[in-house]
Amino acid sequence: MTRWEDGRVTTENLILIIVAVVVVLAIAVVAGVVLNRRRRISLSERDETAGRAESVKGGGYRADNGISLSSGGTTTAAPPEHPAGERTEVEGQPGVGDDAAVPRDTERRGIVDVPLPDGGTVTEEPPVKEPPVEAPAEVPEQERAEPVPEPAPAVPEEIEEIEEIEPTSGRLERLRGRLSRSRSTFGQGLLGLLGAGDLDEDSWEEIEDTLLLADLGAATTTEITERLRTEIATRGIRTPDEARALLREVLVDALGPDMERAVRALPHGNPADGGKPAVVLVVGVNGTGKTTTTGKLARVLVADGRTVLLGAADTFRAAAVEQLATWGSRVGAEVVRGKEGADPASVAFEAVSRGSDTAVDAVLVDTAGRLHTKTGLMDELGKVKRVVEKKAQVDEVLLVLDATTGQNGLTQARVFSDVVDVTGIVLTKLDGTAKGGIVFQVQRELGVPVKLVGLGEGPDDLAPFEPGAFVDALLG
Ligand SMILES: Nc1nc2c(ncn2[C@@H]2O[C@H](COP(=O)(O)OP(=O)(O)OP(=O)(O)O)[C@@H](O)[C@H]2O)c(=O)[nH]1
Repeated sequence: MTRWEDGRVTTENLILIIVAVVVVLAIAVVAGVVLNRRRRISLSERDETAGRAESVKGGGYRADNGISLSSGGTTTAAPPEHPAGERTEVEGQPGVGDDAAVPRDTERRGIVDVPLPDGGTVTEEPPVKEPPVEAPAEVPEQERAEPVPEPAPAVPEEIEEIEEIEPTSGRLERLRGRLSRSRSTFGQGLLGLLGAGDLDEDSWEEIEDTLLLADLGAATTTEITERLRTEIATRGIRTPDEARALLREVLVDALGPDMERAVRALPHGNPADGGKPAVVLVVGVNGTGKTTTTGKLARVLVADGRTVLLGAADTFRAAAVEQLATWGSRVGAEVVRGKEGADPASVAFEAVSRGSDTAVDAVLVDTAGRLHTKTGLMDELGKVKRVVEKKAQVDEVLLVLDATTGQNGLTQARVFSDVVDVTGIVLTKLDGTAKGGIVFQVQRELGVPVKLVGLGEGPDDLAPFEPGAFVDALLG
């Protein structure tokens, strides 16, 4: 019971007041943390290991507009259904078994076919021996079915001084200016038209044209335009501010704000206690920014206190391997590499083996990106995945697409997604295009979320894709 004596607070009252203040403060802190979490690149782990990872690694990134990381396995959403039926611009585009479009870098690289050098072999089927095979070279002769070269030796790169890495939190906001080209043609164009009010048929046509020009594709354009028409009529939108709010809402909805965008790059259990590292394959046509993205992602992980091993399985160009080695040395990550022309599958396998042996948290494999023919790509990527899966589960297949290539990028996306189960898209060079709308189309076509966006050549110019922040950046 509380009492006041001589106008002074009794001990009981004092305690009650202190308890009340503590409760209010606790609520404020929890609310602050929750709000903050919504605005960062999120790194999370699968449910049963989440707590452990936090305590073991004490990572600095915790979701919230940061690059969200998760572990493969239980939290993995069902494999995306590729909504082929919804494809709108399929005419003249390749289907399964067709040749893919010749990539823009084909001539530069002059790659037509890549003969595998002689050397060791690795079996197609998982070895029957227990424990599982440790390296391709140890597979008995009679079990070998698919010829691959000598396993690539693990080459610890000379570790330079590890660079400071920019926090992933709030990167999309920090880099929003990089979307200025898309903003002026797409965002400002639409706002100008919608904000003017009294939209006649010509205005609606202009709106459609603006959306199409920004590479949203016919289906998304129609959907967005129709929704805008309906909502403007039913809600009685009158002012530019109302129009802007509506446009934001419609665009964000079209970007599937509920899609799972965490990058599955966290380990299965604690690698130090026998847990398996996460395995991320980075695929895409050469020149799209695969190697750069692999390096940038390694930085995100290292900044989060994770250990990373890089597999330089893009062996068709020595410079690409060197490039990855440089990224590795800058963050103190070991790099497993093969000789130029080595079998990418062998290098990938060795990288994953080495990563398991050294108990790293994640193995990021930069794969070869030939897209000369569909068959060649299938053979190569399929083999990389099969061989890696002898050793560990592939948690994430990130398809890197160059946003500046427009429809060509979409063609590539279709081919890759037919060949491997793409689990996430990285759209690079969004800083160099006015066609940021490609994000809408790529997601719609593939049914796979854009997880990351490349907004520059700088080492930390990789941001999580977050629909709300992206649309805000477009609308300025
Ligand atoms: N402006 C801009 N440039 C980028 C971005 N991502 C990558 N690049 C540049 O694109 C070029 C190709 O990137 P790479 O990482 O070498 O591409 P790749 O797909 O690995 O191709 P290869 O290394 O040739 O196998 C490089 O000059 C990168 O700096 C981005 O988000 N924005």
